[in-house]
Amino acid sequence: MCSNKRKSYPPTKSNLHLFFGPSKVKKQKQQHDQSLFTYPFIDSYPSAPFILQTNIKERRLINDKLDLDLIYITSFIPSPCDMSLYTFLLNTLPWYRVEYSKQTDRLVQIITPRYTTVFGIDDTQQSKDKYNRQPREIPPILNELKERVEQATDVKYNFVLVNFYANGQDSISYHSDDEHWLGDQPCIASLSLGAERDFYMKNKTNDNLKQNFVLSSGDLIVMRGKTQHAWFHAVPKRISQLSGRINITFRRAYVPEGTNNYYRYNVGDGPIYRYINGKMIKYDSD
Ligand SMILES: O=C(O)CCC(=O)C(=O)O
Ligand SMILES: [Fe+2]
Repeated sequence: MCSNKRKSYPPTKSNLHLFFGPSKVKKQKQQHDQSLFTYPFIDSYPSAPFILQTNIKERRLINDKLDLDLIYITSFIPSPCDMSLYTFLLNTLPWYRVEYSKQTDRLVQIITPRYTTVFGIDDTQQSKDKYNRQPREIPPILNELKERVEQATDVKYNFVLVNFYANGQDSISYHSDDEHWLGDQPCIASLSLGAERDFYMKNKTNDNLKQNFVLSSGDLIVMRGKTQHAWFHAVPKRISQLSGRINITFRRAYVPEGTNNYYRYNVGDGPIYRYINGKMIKYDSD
């Protein structure tokens, strides 16, 4: 069971100092230095007001299609712990809505259709000034979760990438996570919390080869082996879905380029958002 331990939760604008430390919040406001403001170094995360529960009773291997290699663990985070974790992460993490331009046959402006945030550092552990953007330590609850996922999957991770789909309008289009900094056969463990969403997979060379899931809160899906090289995955828009969903992927990056890329596309250089009193607000907007 998840037991409540703290009273000062969730954070409101007036109690944010309890979560991020008085000096940090004040410093950001006083300095108004844009780079610090949009990219705060939060070094005091609150402790979670519940005990993290995990279970691997329902573990299914899915490897009956060409180059597909999945582990599907339903209710890895059992109820009601799944929703305690969802609420805690939503209320305490810094979020971003990253914009960037992409050169195809013309320059296209992309607004990422979901909120994102990322923690972790590649194996090379360079000094922080060697990175384009300084990597951030994994918050304690995500670190605890990472350790549980490592035990369940027998793989070590060093990045925790978090997506927040505010409702069914938010999405991620077909892609594969097969960048070279993830190694030859990346193992990516992906945890769902909150609203149910479709998770579509299709083979890269044969569009008719598909594997679709409806991911529920607490489910863990692990993509490994040749999956990233041979398959795309997506969470399509579902306009009828009005509630939010958090997805957490655990990955291992081997070179600094991974760190730079993750921070560029999941933190970016726009404003920070925080979820306060049930609303996502631009934290610099007052
Ligand atoms: O939200 C999900 O289930 C998938 C997220 C994903 O594919 C990614 O972040 O690369
Ligand atoms: Fe992905």
